[in-house]
Amino acid sequence: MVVGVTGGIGSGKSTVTGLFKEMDNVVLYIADKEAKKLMNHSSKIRQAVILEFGKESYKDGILNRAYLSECVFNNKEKLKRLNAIVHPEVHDHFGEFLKEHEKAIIIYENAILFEIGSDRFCDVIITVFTEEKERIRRVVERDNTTEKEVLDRIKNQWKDEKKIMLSNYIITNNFMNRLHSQVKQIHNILTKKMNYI
Ligand SMILES: CC(C)(COP(=O)(O)OP(=O)(O)OC[C@H]1O[C@@H](n2cnc3c(N)ncnc32)[C@H](O)[C@@H]1O)[C@@H](O)C(=O)NCCC(=O)NCCS
Ligand SMILES: Nc1ncnc2c1ncn2[C@@H]1O[C@H](COP(=O)(O)OP(=O)(O)OP(=O)(O)O)[C@@H](O)[C@H]1O
Repeated sequence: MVVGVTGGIGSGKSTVTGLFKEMDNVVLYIADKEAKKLMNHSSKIRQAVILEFGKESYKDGILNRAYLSECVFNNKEKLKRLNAIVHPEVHDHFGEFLKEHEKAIIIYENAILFEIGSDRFCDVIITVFTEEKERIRRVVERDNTTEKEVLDRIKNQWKDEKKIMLSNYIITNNFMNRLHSQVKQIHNILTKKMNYI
């Protein structure tokens, strides 16, 4: 069973996913992390990225994230092109992962699940919700970045209302101490659903 976990930047997806990880029959697929690995190790992606964005895209052989962020998050057309290079490869990679974990609850964390059509892989979708102002505050603190940089990413993501309308479960992440019970409750339901698959 594929359970998509999505939500805007800084909403708490990784925190929620971390709680699921401790629960029975759960495996994780973190799309962001796998995308980065592929961008560093797939020669097909590397060549396409360099062709599109130049040699500066890699520094000492490693993906130059700061440079690429600068290129894409203020230019929708360029972001579209980067997405078109990276996402088909991530989707293929995820397809292989699925085959290996057919009997598990697969927690599939993806910040832009709906935006790139990855919701089509999911049996169930959870949106993690936190007010935008609080998300900005948390990310600025976590990444030692600026409000503008966070807003540049938010501009390229769907509004929460739209994601919520298309989700099966909403986790509200105002308080850390209220997260575990919400995650546990959903895990119990998913475990029951698994018995019917
Ligand atoms: C441009 C890159 C190199 C910047 O790396 P950086 O470490 O600064 O950011 P990171 O990847 O950790 O993303 C931080 C947050 O930005 C947002 N974000 C990332 N990629 C995108 C995107 N394509 N569209 C909208 N928001 C995005 C997400 O909320 C994410 O959690 C990187 O974001 C990237 O390669 N993106 C393309 C791959 C991708 O879409 N990954 C996300 C899901 S698979
Ligand atoms: N309820 C909470 N109260 C306070 N801080 C929180 C709460 N939940 C998460 N955080 C913190 O907020 C930051 C963002 O959380 P997290 O990394 O889980 O979000 P994310 O949605 O995975 O972010 P991104 O989209 O950037 O990958 C982290 O530093 C995390 O420790």
